This record gives sequence, C-alpha cells and structure tokens, in this order.
Amino acid sequence: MAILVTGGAGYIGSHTVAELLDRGEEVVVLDNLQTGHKAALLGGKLYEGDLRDKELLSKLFSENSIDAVIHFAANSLVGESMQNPGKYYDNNVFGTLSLLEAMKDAGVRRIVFSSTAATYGEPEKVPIEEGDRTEPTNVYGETKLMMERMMSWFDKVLGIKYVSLRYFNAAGAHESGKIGEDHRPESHLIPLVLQTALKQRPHISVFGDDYATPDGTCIRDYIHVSDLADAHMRAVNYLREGNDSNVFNLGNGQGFSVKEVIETARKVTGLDIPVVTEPRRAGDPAVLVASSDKARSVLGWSPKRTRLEDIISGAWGWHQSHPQGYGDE
Ligand SMILES: NC(=O)c1ccc[n+]([C@@H]2O[C@H](COP(=O)([O-])OP(=O)(O)OC[C@H]3O[C@@H](n4cnc5c(N)ncnc54)[C@H](O)[C@@H]3O)[C@@H](O)[C@H]2O)c1
Ligand SMILES: O=c1ccn([C@@H]2O[C@H](COP(=O)(O)OP(=O)(O)O[C@H]3O[C@H](CO)[C@@H](O)[C@H](O)[C@H]3O)[C@@H](O)[C@H]2O)c(=O)[nH]1
Repeated sequence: MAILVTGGAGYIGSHTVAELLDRGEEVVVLDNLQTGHKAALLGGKLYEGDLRDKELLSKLFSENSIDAVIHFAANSLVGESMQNPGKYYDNNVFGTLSLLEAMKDAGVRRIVFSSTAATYGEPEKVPIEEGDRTEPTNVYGETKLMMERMMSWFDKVLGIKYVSLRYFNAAGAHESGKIGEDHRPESHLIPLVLQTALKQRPHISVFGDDYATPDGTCIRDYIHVSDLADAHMRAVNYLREGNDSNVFNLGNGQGFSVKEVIETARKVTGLDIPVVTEPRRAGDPAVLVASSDKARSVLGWSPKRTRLEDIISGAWGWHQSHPQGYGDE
C-alpha cells in the first residue's frame, strides 16, 4: 500500500516524503509544481498536475493502492491571502473538496492534513491549546478552518477519518543537506534573514515594532521541519491503528520575536544583517505559541531539534550550499 502526498515537492512535503522513504513506505506524490520543485523529491512516484483535476485524481487512485493521504497542497501566505482572497478559497477549499470526493470514490478512508496556527487568530491565551477559540484574522487561516470543518463532515457522513495537524512556523533544513526551504517569492522570516546575510537582499524588513510584546515585534513558535515530518508518519500510523479523527498542535512551545530571530541569525552567521522597520503586515496576530501536550500524549511525538540557534544553523547550511535554492528546476 502507498501513501499519497499532495504538495510533496514543497518545503514541508519534501521533508515528509524523505521521512516516509526512510521508514520504508511506498510514496506517490501529486504536485503541480506551482511553488514546489522536482529536485526536492528524494524519491517516490510523481504525478505532475493539479488537485482540482478530477480526471487526474481518478487515474492516480486507480493506478495505485493508496491507503492514506497526506495533504499539503495549498496556498499558504498570510500576506498574499489578504490581497487575493479568491485564490485561497479556490485552491485550498475547492482543492480539498476535489481530493475528498476522489478519496470517497476510491474508498480511501484516511487523511492527514496540514492545518495551521492561523486558524486561531488572535489567541485568547498562550500557549494555545486545540480547544481554544478559532477566529482567524486572515483569509488563509479562514480557508484552513473551512477545510477542517469539511473533513469533519466527511468523517461524520462518510467515515473518512482525518488528523488535522496545526503547525506553527516551520523552519530549518534536512540533516542530509540535500533539501531545504525555497519558496518563490520568499516571504518567510528566517530564509529572508539568511538571504540578507548572504547579501542577496539589502536589508530585512521588520513588519511592525509596536505590538504588545516585550520588544514590540511579533512572537512566533519555530518548529523544525523534520520534527513536523516525524509527526506526519505518526499521524498516519495513528489512523492505520483505527483511531478516531483528531486535531493536534505542533510547535516547540517557546516563542521568539522577530528581533530575537534576527539577533540569533547574526550570531549563527557572524555577519551583518541590516534591518529596516516597516508598518505592520495585514492579518498578523501579535503572539502565536503552541501547547503540543496533546500530540505528545496521544501521538508520542516530541520535537527533537528545539534550539532556535540549531534550527537557524541548519537553515544557514542549506542557504550557503544552495544560494540559488533548487536553481531553475
Ligand atoms: N510553512 C509553514 O510555516 C506552514 C505552517 C503551517 C501550515 N503550513 C501548511 O503546510 C503546507 C505546506 O507548506 P509549505 O511551506 O511546504 O508550502 P509549499 O508552497 O512549499 O508547498 C506546497 C506544495 O503544494 C503544491 N501545490 C499547491 N497547490 C496545488 C494544487 N492545486 N495541486 C497540486 N499541487 C499543489 C505546490 O506546488 C507545493 O509543492 C501548506 O498546506 C501550508 O498551508 C505551512
Ligand atoms: O520580511 C519579513 C517577513 C516576516 N516578518 C514577520 O515575521 C513573522 C513570521 O512571518 P512568516 O515567516 O511570514 O510566517 P507567518 O506569517 O507567521 O506564517 C507562517 O506560519 C503560519 C503558522 O503560524 C503558517 O500557517 C503559514 O503558512 C506560514 O507562512 C511575522 O510576524 C511577520 O510579520 C517580518 O517582520 N519581515
């Protein structure tokens, strides 16, 4: 039996494919390469195409024995979602509907799904727990919450079991040095800071220094991408064991401000990183920090690469050896 990974050529998807292959799983990938890279795939069988293409999905499910799906394929930029909401409803919500319909037709009953801290919006307390209020402050988070609710109804009505993994900020690179983060355009803080250290950018912009946090900049919980990959394998096995649908936060449980990330990157690289303060970015909550106690107790998961310095240092290794990311591929 194989695991279908949608969005497997993307950042978190490719690290998860690597983890699945290491564990001896058979892997099928569906990716339209809109933000992913063929070169990020260390193995598996690639179907190059779109989640919303019903014919392709039906062909893929008929040509392979799929027993579980891991669903990464989505648009995922907070800022962009506040400028182009329709793109997010179409790709994220309609794309997921298309996938669930194809799973129903093929009789596939297990899905592990990339959700996000952005489903919570401005948290009522930190660390955030799974039962806390979900009131997204941006379109991206709203579409992910809609996708979760859709899955919950597909479970109630059709018995398709799901695990929704609400990750906080994915960061870092694979220990092999072969794969890492290459989003185009890049909008994530850590790669932008490291590209600034490499002098590929003149400065790093800090989006707002007037938040109600100790240094005025936003606080986020940075979690290593390989720890996320490990959680996906555990979530698939949890469903294979016949357990019920569930929702888990995945984070380190420790928050770092934008200024602390930049300071740590200066220490790790030993290089100058010029900063320019700019206005707040629309849709950004001030603080997002996870409680991952539930994932620890139910999935037996715990993050292994927790020091911000080590996470940034791994990412720095990738950026130094791949200054143009995956190149033109
Ligand atoms: N990066 C983070 O910090 C973070 C945090 C929380 C949740 N997430 C979620 O995790 C998932 C992966 O994030 P990422 O950072 O690896 O993003 P990414 O853009 O690197 O990966 C997404 C992949 O999906 C593919 N894709 C997108 N739409 C598609 C479609 N319609 N059909 C086929 N393929 C399609 C892209 O080509 C890409 O390879 C996303 O769902 C995102 O919302 C990411
Ligand atoms: O040039 C930059 C880029 C980012 N930031 C700030 O840095 C923090 C982190 O931003 P970013 O790296 O863009 O991540 P988020 O917007 O927090 O979103 C990420 O983390 C979410 C979960 O918390 C995921 O759902 C999203 O997919 C993923 O992009 C935020 O406060 C940003 O305002 C800057 O100050 N300058």
